[in-house]
Amino acid sequence: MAELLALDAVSAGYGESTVLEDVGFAMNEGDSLALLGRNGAGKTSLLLTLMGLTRLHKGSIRWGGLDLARMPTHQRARSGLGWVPQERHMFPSLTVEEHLTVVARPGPWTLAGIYRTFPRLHERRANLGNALSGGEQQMLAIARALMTNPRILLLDEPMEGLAPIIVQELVRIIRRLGADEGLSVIVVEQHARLALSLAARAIVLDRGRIVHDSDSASLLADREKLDRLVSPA
Ligand SMILES: Nc1ncnc2c1ncn2[C@@H]1O[C@H](COP(=O)(O)OP(=O)(O)OP(=O)(O)O)[C@@H](O)[C@H]1O
Repeated sequence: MAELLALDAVSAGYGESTVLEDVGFAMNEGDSLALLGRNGAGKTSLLLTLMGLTRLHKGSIRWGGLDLARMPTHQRARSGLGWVPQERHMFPSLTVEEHLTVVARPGPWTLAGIYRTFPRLHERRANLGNALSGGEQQMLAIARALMTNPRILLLDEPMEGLAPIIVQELVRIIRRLGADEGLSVIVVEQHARLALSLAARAIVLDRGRIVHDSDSASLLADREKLDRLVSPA
């Protein structure tokens, strides 16, 4: 499989302050990664760094063979980084279908495919963004990213605040995107066990540094280690 993304000795932060230190990992096409760590560990900042929304102090980020640091944010999205931010950013005056069609880019994901994957969005296709439940908004946020036909999906705490039944549905969908569709995914998640069930590989951040990098199954099997790495300090 071809290399998709490679971070090398990345230090980044906000202005002069450094939040990520010496972060390095690589992913191939089709790889899935769970990004774990306590509150404030730097998980969201890592996704923001990929999107060009932090200051890169040191290191390099290679994206499909290109130097990502040279790319402005809007170009990063167009080049295949499918970012689903924590805040979801729905437009109150657009319908579900309009949210999807305005961002559509050519590729395997079409409106019909999205509606097959998210039947609930098909039912709600004429509803306005502000008339959706939290779960429906999250589905729309993911679906909207898929409509850009990304090479990687960056999910920031997709399950946060959602009812268990919606979480179950999203888990099924995210697993399918990774395992069946072969889409590369990075998922940031507070609930470590849930995240480990979504991705083949796990990286744990602590105070901006990588403190663990392994396959998800072995971390899931080592309960003591997992608790030590991710439970509140
Ligand atoms: N816009 C910002 N300006 C300055 N510092 C920030 C900013 N956003 C985050 N930080 C700091 O960066 C550090 C990492 O935060 P980040 O949100 O990346 O962590 P996280 O692991 O995603 O945590 P959480 O699970 O709470 O979202 C924290 O110390 C936070 O206070």
